[in-house]
Amino acid sequence: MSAFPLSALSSAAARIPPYFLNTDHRQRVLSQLRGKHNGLEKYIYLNGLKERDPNLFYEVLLGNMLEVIPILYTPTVGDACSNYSHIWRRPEGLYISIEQKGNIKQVLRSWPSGQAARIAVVTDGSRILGLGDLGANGLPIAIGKLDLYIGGAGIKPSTTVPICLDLGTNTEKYLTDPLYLGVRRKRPDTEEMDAFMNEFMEAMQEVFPHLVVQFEDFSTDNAFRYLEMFRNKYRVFNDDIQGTGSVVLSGFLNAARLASSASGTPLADQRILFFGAGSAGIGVAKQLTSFFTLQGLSEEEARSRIYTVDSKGLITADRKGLQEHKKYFARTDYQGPPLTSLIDIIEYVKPTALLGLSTIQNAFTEDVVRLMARLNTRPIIFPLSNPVSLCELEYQDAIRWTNGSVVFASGSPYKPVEFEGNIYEPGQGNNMYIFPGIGMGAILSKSKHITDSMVEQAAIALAGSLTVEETKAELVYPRLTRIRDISAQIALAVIRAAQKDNVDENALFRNLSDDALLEYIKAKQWQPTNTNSIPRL
Ligand SMILES: NC(=O)C1=CN([C@@H]2O[C@H](COP(=O)(O)OP(=O)(O)OC[C@H]3O[C@@H](n4cnc5c(N)ncnc54)[C@H](O)[C@@H]3O)[C@@H](O)[C@H]2O)C=CC1
Ligand SMILES: CC(=O)C(=O)O
Ligand SMILES: [Mg+2]
Repeated sequence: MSAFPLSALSSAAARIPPYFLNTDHRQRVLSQLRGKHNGLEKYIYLNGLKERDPNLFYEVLLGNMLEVIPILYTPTVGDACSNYSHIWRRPEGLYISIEQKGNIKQVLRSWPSGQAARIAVVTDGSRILGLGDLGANGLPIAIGKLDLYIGGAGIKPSTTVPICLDLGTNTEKYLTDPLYLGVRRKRPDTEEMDAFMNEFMEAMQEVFPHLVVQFEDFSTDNAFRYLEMFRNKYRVFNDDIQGTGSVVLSGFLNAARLASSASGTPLADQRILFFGAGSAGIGVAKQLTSFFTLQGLSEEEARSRIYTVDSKGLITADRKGLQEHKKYFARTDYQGPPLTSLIDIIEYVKPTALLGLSTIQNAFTEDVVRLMARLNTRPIIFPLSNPVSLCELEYQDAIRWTNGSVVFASGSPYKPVEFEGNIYEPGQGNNMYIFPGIGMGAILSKSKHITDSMVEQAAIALAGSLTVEETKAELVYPRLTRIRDISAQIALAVIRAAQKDNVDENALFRNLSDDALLEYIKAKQWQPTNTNSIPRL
């Protein structure tokens, strides 16, 4: 190998070591990344790389998804958010503060992409993963989700808009932290927040007319509230309610198929116990119910398959002061004293599936897991809370306590586990499999809204995307390395659903066959191209 001809470079390049440009820069990035032994340090390094050399950053992301996604996204993004005020280096997203009310349009206009913007992830930082109210520290979750749009669906980076609404925080330690980045005030009441959100959404529509808006990590009541307020007015969806509903329906369909081939229990006879009844738990329960009705069950029959549990135990209709979003699934058929222990609830419900969206680490104890295994030949257990430090059950415990019979998916990633000579591979039931495809389908079809059927078809497409090898390996989700291909398949299903619902505004696609449309979608996927003559690591 000869040295790179220096004559081809600018004079500044003379300071570049002679063989540097002949070496593999992606390998160098990985080596520097692996040299850091702390997740947050890795995050800071990658974040800096994105600023210095975005193409190299995305090349590394695309070529090393299994290693890089857990740093940019859950679990490490949780640490990045918690510490954001202290690790902040440079502007990398749009902040809109409650103090700017009345001038939101002007703030949005300061973002460079304007008419070219296609997808925004918007958080108000009030419920970041399971970590609670992080206020203005929530921006990295929007950035991480958008990196998955770019890496996972091939959305062009310059068309993405990460937004953190800085509405104050009720977390005292941030308000007294001198380095805290946000406004020093408590969160607004509903009236003040509604006025802010109405102005914000109207301004978004005007400044970014082609934008799909993804609401992310709003606290429970506001998550439901703003989805209902805006879903028929703008092109908006809530990732925690709808994206999670869709991804868990998908994994559940594959899990129920596996469980049913062992036990013979048909899909319609599944009993699903939700541990955690917030925006994600109820979002998933609604998605499953809606799917069951498509399978021929009446709404009442479908609803009867669902049991929900919150911090006070099994949710029953006779409980006083029940929050609005918990009422639909509250049981009317249980008359005894309140059931508060998970073991007692499982003994009563005899669930075929146990889903955790509670933020309670290790809530699925050995007793709970062994009981599920006693009740089911193949118990379906999905501990879905993020980040990994809040997960209800570790994968190796799940395998050990069920002698390998568990059908498992967690919200954050776990590594494969060896048990009694066999290797077991976990699923990752995370909305990251779904939102890139939903967003891409909505962008390309120019859909006016994001309908229930678009979300449901996304789930069915994901469930059907397993390869023969993945099915044989008993996976419930496809391998993450295939996410671009999978996102294209999901986008196709989303576009077709938009057409059926007559919300699409790209008439061109109606005349294309599925094969031709899939090819078009894939051709639209952005690829990093190296433009820097000297890589900047
Ligand atoms: N895997 C995925 O794709 C997703 C995972 N999540 C995760 O789900 C978790 C919950 O998110 P949200 O529903 O939005 O939060 P949330 O705050 O709306 O809901 C939490 C629920 O857990 C219940 N809970 C709290 N302590 C409990 C206890 N000791 N026993 C039983 N239930 C208890 C609460 O009553 C509430 O119903 C978070 O960790 C989040 O990261 C959320 C969205 C997507
Ligand atoms: C994955 C996700 O959206 C959450 O944990 O909130
Ligand atoms: Mg979320």
